[in-house]
Amino acid sequence: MASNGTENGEFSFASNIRGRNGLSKIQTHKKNQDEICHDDSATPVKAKTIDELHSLQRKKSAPTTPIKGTEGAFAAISEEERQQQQLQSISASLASLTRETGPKVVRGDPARKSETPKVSHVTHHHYAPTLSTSDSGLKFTHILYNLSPAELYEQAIKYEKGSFITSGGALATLSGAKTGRSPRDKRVVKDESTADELWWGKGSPNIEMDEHTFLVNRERAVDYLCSLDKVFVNDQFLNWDPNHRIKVRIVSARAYHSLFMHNMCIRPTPEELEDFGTPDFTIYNAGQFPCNRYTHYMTSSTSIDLNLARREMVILGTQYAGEMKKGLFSVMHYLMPKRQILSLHSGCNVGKDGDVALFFGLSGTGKTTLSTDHNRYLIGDDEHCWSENGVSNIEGGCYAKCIDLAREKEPDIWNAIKFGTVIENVVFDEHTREVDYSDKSVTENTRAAYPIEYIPNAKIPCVGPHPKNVILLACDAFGVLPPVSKLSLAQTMYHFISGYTALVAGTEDGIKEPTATFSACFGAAFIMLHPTKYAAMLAEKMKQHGATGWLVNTGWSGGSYGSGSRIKLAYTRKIIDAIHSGSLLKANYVKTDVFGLEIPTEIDGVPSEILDPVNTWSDKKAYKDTLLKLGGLFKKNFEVFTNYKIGTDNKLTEEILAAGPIF
Ligand SMILES: Nc1ncnc2c1ncn2[C@@H]1O[C@H](COP(=O)(O)OP(=O)(O)OP(=O)(O)O)[C@@H](O)[C@H]1O
Ligand SMILES: O=C([O-])CC(=O)C(=O)O
Ligand SMILES: [Ca+2]
Ligand SMILES: [Mn+2]
Repeated sequence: MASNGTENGEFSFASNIRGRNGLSKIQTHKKNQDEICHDDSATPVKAKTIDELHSLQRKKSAPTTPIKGTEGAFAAISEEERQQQQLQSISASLASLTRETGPKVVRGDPARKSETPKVSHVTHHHYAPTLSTSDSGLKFTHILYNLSPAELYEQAIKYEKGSFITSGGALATLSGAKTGRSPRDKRVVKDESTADELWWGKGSPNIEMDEHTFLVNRERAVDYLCSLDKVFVNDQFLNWDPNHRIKVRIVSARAYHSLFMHNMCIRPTPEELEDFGTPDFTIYNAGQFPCNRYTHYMTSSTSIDLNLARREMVILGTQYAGEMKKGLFSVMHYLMPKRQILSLHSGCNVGKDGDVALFFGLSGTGKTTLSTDHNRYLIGDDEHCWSENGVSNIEGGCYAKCIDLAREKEPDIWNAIKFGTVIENVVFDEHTREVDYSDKSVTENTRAAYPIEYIPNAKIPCVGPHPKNVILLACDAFGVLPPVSKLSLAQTMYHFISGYTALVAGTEDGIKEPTATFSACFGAAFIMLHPTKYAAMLAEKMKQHGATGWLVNTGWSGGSYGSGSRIKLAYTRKIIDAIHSGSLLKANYVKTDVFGLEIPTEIDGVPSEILDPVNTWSDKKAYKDTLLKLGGLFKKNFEVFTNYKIGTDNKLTEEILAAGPIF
């Protein structure tokens, strides 16, 4: 049966039989170029072993600054020296304050043994008295430094349960037991200077802790992180205004946290990273590890601790990534006003003619949805600064709510959910990995974090001129606020200080039903100074630059939550369009009862009958009762502010007090 080979001579059994079992030798060399099948065994592979082959696959990243010789006084340091300096800086960050030396850190993934270890640790002399050590002091902690999204994907998928690639290429992950922030577990160190500077007491988000307790928690976090085989370190920036940029370092245990911050903070260029040096602020995220409940000031196993003097934040007992984002935002709310810069919980975009709009609002009111506008350039969706030069985004990414996300309604956000994007707590099909955005099984607060350049019309660098319109968003679950009203400056201040919304379930832990909420400056959870400080700055800036204030209800119409329905996003977009274009400023207005709001009688593309909410309620008495009820809630909330002066102008204070509901 032995063949004599194929017709075209592809291979043939040679006549001289070799080998004891008598098998014919297969001839493998090519005879001529016209053969149909090509034998590839002769193609040279530049590797002698599988390991070598695999090592060929990965090309070493080229150093950004070419390593020059040693000529001249300013000769560049070698790549090796630079990496050594980075490691020393990281070891210093991770040093316990009670031990003599910082942890031994080494660059790279412990799973890749072949990498040459560059070891580093720091020695402390100032904290010398107690010489204690632990086993973690004897081992190496591997540092995964500013990994790329692709590398972080691999880390997440290999080592973090609940991490998956979705059909669109995003990294789906779980934030664990906490799927929203825990504002009641936030602590701020009260020392001599912060005691006077910060807002403390009723209504304030700043719950005090002392320096010692902070150090106990810091030690706990650092010990936890150093006990691990590896930690992630992100060195990044905040604030696109180059004069007020802050360097931040985030040390975390999860690839999820590292990728989240990679997306949310400003990503340094390789050159900027080379000169990074010492960070201005450091986060120790030991979120998988609880705080010690026997520690003073701890009321749960979660603690998010801010120490402004040490420029450090410690996270214990929550893996919700938003804590890092918003923790840093709090820091900016402290640092920026010190420099006469107003920090804002707002979205921001700019039109083709350079007209900037700010979108204030509490969580879920539409900052991200409405600032992401296909007809305008996105400056940012959540955190901004307003300085004498104009506006700048604090962040390098966006954090969109994904519940019920629909491609038709929010195409830019939909398309931004792709490779590199982190999506938290969503549910997807086990096989197709198709995400079901309507599924609330894990939480209502499902989220997507993506770099801002994933939005096609992002304005990079994320800065713009002074705002022309200041839009206050309220998601009114009572359904009595008009879809839009034009505000006087005093009214803008009144509503800014009130910070009303019906908090939509989810973002803050424990809130399941919409409830009327007042949160000063539309972000009381993040402000550090008294609200009147920010309000005075906003009034001053709006006056100086002639900005118009607007109140937009993105919530209910035709009845309260339960009987009415949420105002269609398409209508809200038309309203916002009319504000941007300037046409709404020229409309005819009528004044409402109780709140004294100016409402337009007509807007292009919006049914006129919805503009005055009374028209949408079938039960007029219920409408009036609800309106008065909400008015009462506003009045009651504002009582605490009646004793405060806003700015240097007493006249403004009086005007603001008079700008609330009257009945
Ligand atoms: N009329 C409307 N206007 C704006 N948003 C609406 C409207 N109707 C429904 N929505 C939905 O409300 C949500 C608004 O959430 P968005 O992400 O914009 O909140 P946010 O203000 O950015 O909050 P956070 O500060 O928590 O990020 C989106 O899910 C959006 O689809
Ligand atoms: O912090 C979060 O989880 C989301 C957010 O932007 C907010 O609540 O304002
Ligand atoms: Ca948002
Ligand atoms: Mn926000």
